Parts: sequence; C-alpha cells; structure tokens
Amino acid sequence: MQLQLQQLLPVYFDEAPRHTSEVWRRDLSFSKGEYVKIVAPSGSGKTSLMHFLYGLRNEYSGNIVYNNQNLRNYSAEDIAGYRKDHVSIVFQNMRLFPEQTVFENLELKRQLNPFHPVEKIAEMAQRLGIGNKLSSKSRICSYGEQQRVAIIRALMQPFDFLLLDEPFSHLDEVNSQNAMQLMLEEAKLRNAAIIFADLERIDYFPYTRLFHL
Ligand SMILES: Nc1ncnc2c1ncn2[C@@H]1O[C@H](COP(=O)(O)OP(=O)(O)OP(=O)(O)O)[C@@H](O)[C@H]1O
Repeated sequence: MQLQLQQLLPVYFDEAPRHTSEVWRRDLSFSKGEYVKIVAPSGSGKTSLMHFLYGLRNEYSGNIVYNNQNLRNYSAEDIAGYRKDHVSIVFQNMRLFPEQTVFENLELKRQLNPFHPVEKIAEMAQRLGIGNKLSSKSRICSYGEQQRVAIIRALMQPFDFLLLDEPFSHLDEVNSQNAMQLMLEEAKLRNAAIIFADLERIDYFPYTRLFHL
C-alpha cells in the first residue's frame, strides 16, 4: 500500500517560492506503517494537501497515486471506496453534524464500515475525557470536545493512511498526548501510516520522516 505524490502543486500557488518546500513539486512515496510529520507554517498549503490526499479536491498539478492508481482517474464510487476502506482524516474544522449527538456522529461513521464494535465508542470517549458528552448534541460541545469527537470518528473505520490536519489545535497538552497515544495504538492495529500536518513540531508524535511544507 503506497501513496505517491508526484510533482504535486496547488494550481493557485506561484511556482517560484515553492523551491524550498520538501513536499510541493517533489516525488515522494509513503508506505503503510510510516509516521510522517509535515511541518507547515500557516498558509503553506497544509489543508490543501490534506484535502488533495483525501480526494476531496483536485485543483493541483502533478499526481497522487494510490497503489498504482491515479486519484484523478477515480470515479465517485472509487473515491467513496478509497475513503471507506483506505484513508481516514481528522479535519482541521472538525465537520461534525451539529444537530446529532456525539454518539450519533460516531455511530454514523462506524456503521458505514465497522472496524470496531459499538462498545468501543464509549470506551474511547471515556479515555479521551468526553464520556459524559455522548448524549449531547455536538453543536453544544466545546471546540476541544468536538476535536476529540472528530479524532474518535476517524478511528471508527479501517484505514491504511490516517491524515491529521492540525488535530490538536483546540486541545491542551495532556489531552493532546492522550489522543495521540490512542491514534498511535489504532494505527498500529491496522499497520497504518499516519500523515500529520501541523504548524510546528510536537514532541509526542514519534515520526519516522519529517518534511517542511
Ligand atoms: N481553492 C482555492 N483557490 C485559491 N486559493 C486557495 C484555495 N484554497 C486555498 N487557497 C490559498 O492557498 C493558501 C494555502 O491555503 P491552505 O488552507 O491550504 O493553508 P494552510 O497551510 O492549511 O493554512 P492554515 O494553517 O492557516 O490553516 C492560502 O493562501 C489560501 O488562501
């Protein structure tokens, strides 16, 4: 299982300033089991990159190739299958259903392609300190609580690659470390890779490769 970036560049970026990037306009290949840290100052295209890799947007030159298949050639059905089985994401802006409860947000995701039994939802919520929020509508949860829900939601499905777009922006150090530990355990269970994009280096992500965007 390989995810390849071939000379990738957002179409809305100027070419000139990008020569310093270790990601844009490069040929890179990520494999299952790798922990990849991408340090990305604000505005360097972190969210763009994550959305491209998730198959949400394709305003880029170059190619993204998953297991020798170019994402550009995927049908809508192929993209749905790619997201269901192979790649999961924690969005920077969470994207929960505001009128659904925390439990419903998680269970909706779980039912699409169950990797864990339903009991795991409460177990993970307890572990991240939001066990008492399961029956609250997600819109009334704090940003930090919503971020933990978004993290657990990403772990409800199978994946080979877990994409993290500033997943701890609303969390304190202790909560971030707990959530990181859970994601590492879940990645290990699947022998999956983690691609973690953030503004800065953080100590508690044991990356095996480091890139500056
Ligand atoms: N669809 C688009 N069309 C034109 N410009 C865009 C588009 N999407 C993003 N940009 C621009 O590209 C740059 C990078 O945006 P992006 O959201 O990827 O950055 P980021 O590194 O995630 O930033 P932040 O850390 O501040 O969230 C920004 O200047 C943004 O305005």
